[in-house]
Amino acid sequence: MVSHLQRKPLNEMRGEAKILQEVMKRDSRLRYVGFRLIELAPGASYEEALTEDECCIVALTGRIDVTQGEHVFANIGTRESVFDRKATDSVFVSGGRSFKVQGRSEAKVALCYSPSVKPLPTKLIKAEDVGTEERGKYQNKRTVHNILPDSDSSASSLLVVEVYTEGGNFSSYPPHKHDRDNLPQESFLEETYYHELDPQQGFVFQRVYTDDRSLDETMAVEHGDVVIVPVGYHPVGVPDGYSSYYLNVMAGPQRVWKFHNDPDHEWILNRK
Ligand SMILES: O=C(O)C[C@@H](O)[C@H](O)C(=O)CO
Repeated sequence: MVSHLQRKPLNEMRGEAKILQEVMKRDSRLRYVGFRLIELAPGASYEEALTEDECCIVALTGRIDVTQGEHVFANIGTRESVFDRKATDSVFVSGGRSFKVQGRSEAKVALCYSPSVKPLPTKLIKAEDVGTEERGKYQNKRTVHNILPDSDSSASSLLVVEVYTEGGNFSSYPPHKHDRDNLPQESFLEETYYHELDPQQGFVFQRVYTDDRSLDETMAVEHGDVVIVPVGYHPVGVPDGYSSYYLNVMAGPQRVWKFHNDPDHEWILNRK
């Protein structure tokens, strides 16, 4: 049985766009984060009028044109597959504005939403400006692309990162959480995980659990699934032979990523 925290691909046509995933606040227990994944054929378009949310449009694969008012970002996107392992282009749009995305090639586009706290300029986040970080050691190695980290004030509440984890490794590990609005110790941030696998028949394990185990779900997550992390620790384990990619969207009352490691497993970080 699929967990209430796990969403399988939808594959629903809406106008010219295929909706692959849709986790909106109205149909989940999330209050801050929304996520939609669309697929566009060459020439097909998707339009949206934002109201209360801001949006980061991530050209996950393929090439697209993004238009917002007088801004036209033509032919953006850098990769055929997320497993090209290079950073990609994105566009940030504040709440209250409308945008259009048009496929130049076949394209997969992630739309990452969170509350628009204040109006900010529409901005192209170029692939070359996306910081890449290598984290961890032993079987805890992963590569992170910081598309909208908290050090970048282009957004008012939205945080977006991509993470690559090779087979046999764990990421979002040692397990950490960010579910208490108690800065400077910890921030409250909801999170979604959009997962891809290479090769596609693979799977990863993701556990979402709280200290008191009132929430404790361990999921076998497949290519194209979304995992919702309303609260709790949320580690990911990748079986040997497969590579994992995920896109994280995070948001909460304050735009700060301050996590708290599970004290039982924090020793992992202190190995020589
Ligand atoms: O470092 C990692 O393994 C990635 C995680 O930090 C992931 O982005 C996350 O859990 C954010 O809270």
